[in-house]
Amino acid sequence: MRVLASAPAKIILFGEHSVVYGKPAIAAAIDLRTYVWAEFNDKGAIRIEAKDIRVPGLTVSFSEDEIYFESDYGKAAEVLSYVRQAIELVREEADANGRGITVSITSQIPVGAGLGSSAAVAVATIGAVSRLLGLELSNEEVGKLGHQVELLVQGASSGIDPTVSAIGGFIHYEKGKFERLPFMELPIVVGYTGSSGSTKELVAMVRRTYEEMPEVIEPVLVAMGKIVEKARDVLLSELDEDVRFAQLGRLMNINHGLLDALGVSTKKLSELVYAARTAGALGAKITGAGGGGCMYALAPENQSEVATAITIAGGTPMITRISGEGLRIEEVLP
Ligand SMILES: Nc1ncnc2c1ncn2[C@@H]1O[C@H](COP(=O)(O)OP(=O)(O)O)[C@@H](O)[C@H]1O
Ligand SMILES: C[C@@](O)(CCOP(=O)(O)O)CC(=O)O
Ligand SMILES: [Mg+2]
Repeated sequence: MRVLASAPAKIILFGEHSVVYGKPAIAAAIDLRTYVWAEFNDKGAIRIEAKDIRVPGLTVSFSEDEIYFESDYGKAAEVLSYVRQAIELVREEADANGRGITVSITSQIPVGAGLGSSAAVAVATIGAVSRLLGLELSNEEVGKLGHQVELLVQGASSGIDPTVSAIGGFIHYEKGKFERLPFMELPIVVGYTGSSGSTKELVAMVRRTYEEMPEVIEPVLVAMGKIVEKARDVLLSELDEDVRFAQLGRLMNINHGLLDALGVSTKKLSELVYAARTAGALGAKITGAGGGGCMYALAPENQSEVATAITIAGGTPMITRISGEGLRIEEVLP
């Protein structure tokens, strides 16, 4: 039997980092996906073929306490830790420890770019392997297991990324609970710096600053939470669209300033943010963990001018659409 599952990337519209401290955040799935094939093998090992992660041609097998690398890249085990944890967790759920499973991954999502590649690969792997092992999990349950994978690998995770990747659409998220917001097309442009940041490291860096000076950082996190609540009110309001977009844009700019204050922006990210604003975007901010990766801009009138400004500033614009669909089982072959 072979199973193919896929799961989407996301953008965090408001509230990254502060969401790790129990504040709310708003995120949406987007139309870039990770695809995972799962099948049994008779070696009793976990075998992972990561076809297009930027460690080329990497294949690694784990069996008991032995690891077989079929390429000699030292960071391989670390890079594949989300996939390995996802498979181990599902095997445990299904009481199938020791069962040999091979997964093969292809992905459209840039890695370490703030678009939730870690959550998408975890969710798609859990989806494919759980179906292979005959577990009946709802997408919401898959999202919860995806959260556990992120916790195990990163040490800290709010769970917003695996939740939105599993269930799709547009959500308000707080402390493990989500509320679906009405689906809406937002006129956004994503700008990719071309460099990456590790969520694990950035979350740990913010934690160190928080522990060093909680009296300074806590009010920043509280303000970020207020931005999210205000943004939710604006999104759900009956105000004219142009008024709503203008308010959302201002909130994005404030949120960006606070993320910069936490130290997760980079020169390049801020250059793309300012280039987009100068070209007429109503607002622009980092999306995801930062340290490289992506920003996004709200540009109802001038998406193409903003995309050009991002290119001139040295970034890569990506026109993406919000995706209603979360985890999908694409194919089940005998
Ligand atoms: N296609 C993939 N195959 C295997 N692992 C992947 C894949 N895409 C992402 N990952 C895992 O996710 C990690 C990046 O996650 P993270 O630092 O949270 O950034 P982001 O989620 O913003 O892309 C990678 O280092 C790797 O471990
Ligand atoms: C920084 C954070 O808020 C979002 C991280 O998203 P990403 O891995 O950069 O796509 C962490 C989390 O919510 O667990
Ligand atoms: Mg991630």
